Amino acid sequence: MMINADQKELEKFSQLAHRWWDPGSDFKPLHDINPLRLEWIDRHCQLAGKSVLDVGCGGGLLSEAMCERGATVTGIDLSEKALSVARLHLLESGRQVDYRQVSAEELAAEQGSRYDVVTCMEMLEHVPDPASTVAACAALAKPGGHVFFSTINRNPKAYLFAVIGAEYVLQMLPKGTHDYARFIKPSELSRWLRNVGLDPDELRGMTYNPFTQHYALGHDTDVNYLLHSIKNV
Ligand SMILES: C[S@@+](CC[C@H](N)C(=O)[O-])C[C@H]1O[C@@H](n2cnc3c(N)ncnc32)[C@H](O)[C@@H]1O
Repeated sequence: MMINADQKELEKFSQLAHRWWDPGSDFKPLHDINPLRLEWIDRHCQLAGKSVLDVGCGGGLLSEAMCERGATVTGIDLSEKALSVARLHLLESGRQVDYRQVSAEELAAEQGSRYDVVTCMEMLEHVPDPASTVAACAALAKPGGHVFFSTINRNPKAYLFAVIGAEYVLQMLPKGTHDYARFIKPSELSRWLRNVGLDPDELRGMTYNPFTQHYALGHDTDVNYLLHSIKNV
């Protein structure tokens, strides 16, 4: 199977991985949004007791938070370094997450539909064929299961905020973190979802206020957004 991954993207994350759990590092935005997205996910699917797959889990910020809510979590990523950091952090936190280095497509071929919940956050904008990742996430969810995505919209405002603002002006992210051509419109993502039997349910925007340095969920989906969907029965 051809692996749907961009080695340069994986290398970028591997080089930074040792600082994944440092809230003052390049991963600060992920630390800051973690409580917001966790609440939103939990509200939709009640994590306690659920089997969850976290696709593109990185160092495990969301995987561990979902475990803390009582879910049985498997985290997958293709960055060996990110997974090593994720595994090491379990020693510190005492939580349990099963981390594996495998692509969503390979896991779907191996396991089929066995998860109550699949999360794929801030990952689609880093892969060459995001529709293929979406299809694999759909295949991995049980019928009636919940599938969550978050990514970045594609329009001039998103370019201004997510690339120029975050990488160059505020320097919240290293330059080159995001490639505008890989940003995804909510309409495109919704179409990919429907094509593989996922029903888009709730679309939420995530905004950052540089003055208060706070993130919030709301109606403005122009830059960052999250999409909840349910797999057809
Ligand atoms: C911005 S990080 C997001 C991490 C995590 N999902 C979160 O939101 O906290 C993107 C992650 O996607 C991973 N990634 C990129 N391409 C991938 C692929 N083809 N398969 C699996 N993971 C991938 C990277 O290694 C990195 O850990």
